[in-house]
Amino acid sequence: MNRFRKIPATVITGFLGAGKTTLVRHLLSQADGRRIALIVNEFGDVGVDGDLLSACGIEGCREDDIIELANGCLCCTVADEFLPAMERLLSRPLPPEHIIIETSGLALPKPLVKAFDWPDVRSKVTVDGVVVVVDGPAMAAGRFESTVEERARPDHDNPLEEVFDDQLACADMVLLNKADLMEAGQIEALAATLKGKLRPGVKLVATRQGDVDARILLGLEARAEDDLDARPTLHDTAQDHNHDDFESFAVPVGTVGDPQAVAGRLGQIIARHDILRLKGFLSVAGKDMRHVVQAVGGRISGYYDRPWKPGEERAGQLVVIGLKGLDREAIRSSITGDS
Ligand SMILES: Nc1nc2c(ncn2[C@@H]2O[C@H](COP(=O)(O)OP(=O)(O)OP(=O)(O)O)[C@@H](O)[C@H]2O)c(=O)[nH]1
Repeated sequence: MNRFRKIPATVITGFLGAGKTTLVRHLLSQADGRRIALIVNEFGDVGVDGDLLSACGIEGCREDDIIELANGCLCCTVADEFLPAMERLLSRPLPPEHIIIETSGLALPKPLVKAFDWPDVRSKVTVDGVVVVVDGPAMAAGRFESTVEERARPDHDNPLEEVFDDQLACADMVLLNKADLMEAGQIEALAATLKGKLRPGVKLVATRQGDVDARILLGLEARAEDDLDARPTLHDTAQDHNHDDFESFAVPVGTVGDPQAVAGRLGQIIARHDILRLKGFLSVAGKDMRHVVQAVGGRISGYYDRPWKPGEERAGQLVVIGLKGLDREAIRSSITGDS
């Protein structure tokens, strides 16, 4: 590699559960020997995505190359967490050839891209592109839109809509994901609405499981740090960004007998409490494999991802994310079956 060439960095953002980690996994599977480092950020204080990625078993995806920044939102912890992580990566004897940053679903990309303007970073790294993953079915269900009645209220403020629109305003490429769950006409209609929210020239493609060619997605050459002014958003700095609208907590879960039964129960709990995202791991009686639980709104899936490691505590744990005001006790006791 030319040592005078800046290292490209790709920021992958998109609302909770849109498919960011799935996309990252897909990109890593196409790394072709390229040294790709990953910075993964989560809103909750328990890192699930980094753990899932390090267990992905993809050749060339080394645990060392994954830096997990849990407990907060990258856009709000730029100086304390993100820049030191970047410095660690850049000072390696063999620095990465590409850096992928997966933000939390609630992060605003613009304050993060601004961090690439810091002299130490700017001289070595460029933002190749900001990629926004959109959860097509959630958008079709109106998840990111206020109703007419809501808009009519003077104090109207819809945190989901604001995060969604700010992410799109900063995009260089948008993936309209979960195309497998939508009709062709629906995809066209959503694409038309999305185009109205994007800067001219931004690429938009419909995807399933983030199935996009890494040569395109990791080669946008946008130099986003140079044209931040062309990306006007509602919240330009992390200080403007009110994470108080959302909350997250983790629920420890004892060994379960039947993960399907747990999933059925979770479906009811998610609907009752309007939980936006729930994910984590379960220990299942009589199984040596760890069981992953993924829920985005009411859509729940589960699978065994890897054997429990020798000496690893077989501890089940689920992370719950929703709008502020979740009834933590009720959710906790319904999940653990204490109610
Ligand atoms: N049907 C379908 N499911 C998908 C697709 N992409 C992702 N998923 C599923 O959606 C769920 C969430 O995917 P993730 O990749 O973890 O989403 P994320 O954006 O990283 O989630 P957070 O980091 O928690 O915000 C998982 O169960 C995925 O398997 C898709 O194209 N189609």
